[in-house]
Amino acid sequence: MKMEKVLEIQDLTKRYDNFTAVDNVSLDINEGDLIGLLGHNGAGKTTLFVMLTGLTIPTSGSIKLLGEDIEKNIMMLKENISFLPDNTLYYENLTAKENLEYFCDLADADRSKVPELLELVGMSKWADKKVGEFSKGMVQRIGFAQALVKDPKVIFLDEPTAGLDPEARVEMNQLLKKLNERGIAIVISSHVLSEIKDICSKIAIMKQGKLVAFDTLENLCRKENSNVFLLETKDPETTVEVLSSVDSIKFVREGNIFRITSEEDVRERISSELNRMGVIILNLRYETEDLFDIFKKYYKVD
Ligand SMILES: Nc1ncnc2c1ncn2[C@@H]1O[C@H](COP(=O)(O)OP(=O)(O)OP(=O)(O)O)[C@@H](O)[C@H]1O
Repeated sequence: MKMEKVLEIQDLTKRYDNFTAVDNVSLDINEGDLIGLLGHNGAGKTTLFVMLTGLTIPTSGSIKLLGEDIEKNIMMLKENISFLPDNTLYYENLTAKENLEYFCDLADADRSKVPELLELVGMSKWADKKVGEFSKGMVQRIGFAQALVKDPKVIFLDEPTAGLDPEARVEMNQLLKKLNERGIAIVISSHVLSEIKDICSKIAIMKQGKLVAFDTLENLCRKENSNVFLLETKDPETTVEVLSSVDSIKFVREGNIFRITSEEDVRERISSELNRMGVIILNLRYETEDLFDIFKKYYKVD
């Protein structure tokens, strides 16, 4: 399925006096993307988010939303993109429902969508409870509902799981996936690499304002110059037969895992051969390195 480009960001720069917080960043965000944005403190992640949500004007560069240059129409960003900062405050004396109704009014959205939003984030039961009584995880769910008030095309989330207990983190990540499955592009900044690895399909790394890496998790973590594929199937015996019949590959069996070496990407060929023989594939991917090691590579002392 072809994914539509939602945001096209070209050479985006933000300077504060002589300091460059975001330095010539270019990237595309497509419908359905779930992107993890990594970078040390001060790398420029939040500054990038606030530019892309129309909260601050870039010093230079361009942003296109759904193919349209937003330079003369910053409102278009505000209407279509949501930003959930890491410290959103709500009216503690108002209920969950009342807070969301207030945000609907601010966004000029219909209040009648509030019950559906509360349902979506699993907060219907607490609709009439005051936000001041909520745990951090519950407040974060309200944050999600708030981000959805205006039917956004993209949601930027600044460290959405910071300060949450492990259970609330898991729930939050499930919620992120659920929203993403509806086609909403999501970009999350986080310092928790294991979480990013579990939920994101693309990874962006920022360092000193620059975007130093942006790729799919698989490509980014693919071992440099590696042409090794790892295959696991439900029927290793038939797999040996199938692999022996495919030319231009070498393989070794290590228990139930096959390490296949080939000059080309042979995944499609191998999977169609295995399918033909009725062998169920459990996993077939490039041999990869850990995201933590990749991150360390970009952040090595220069
Ligand atoms: N309004 C501002 N005026 C001056 N400098 C700023 C301003 N906003 C951000 N900066 C600087 O820009 C740099 C990038 O900040 P930013 O908040 O974007 O980083 P970050 O990657 O989000 O960091 P963190 O992970 O700590 O949230 C920092 O050095 C920060 O001090």
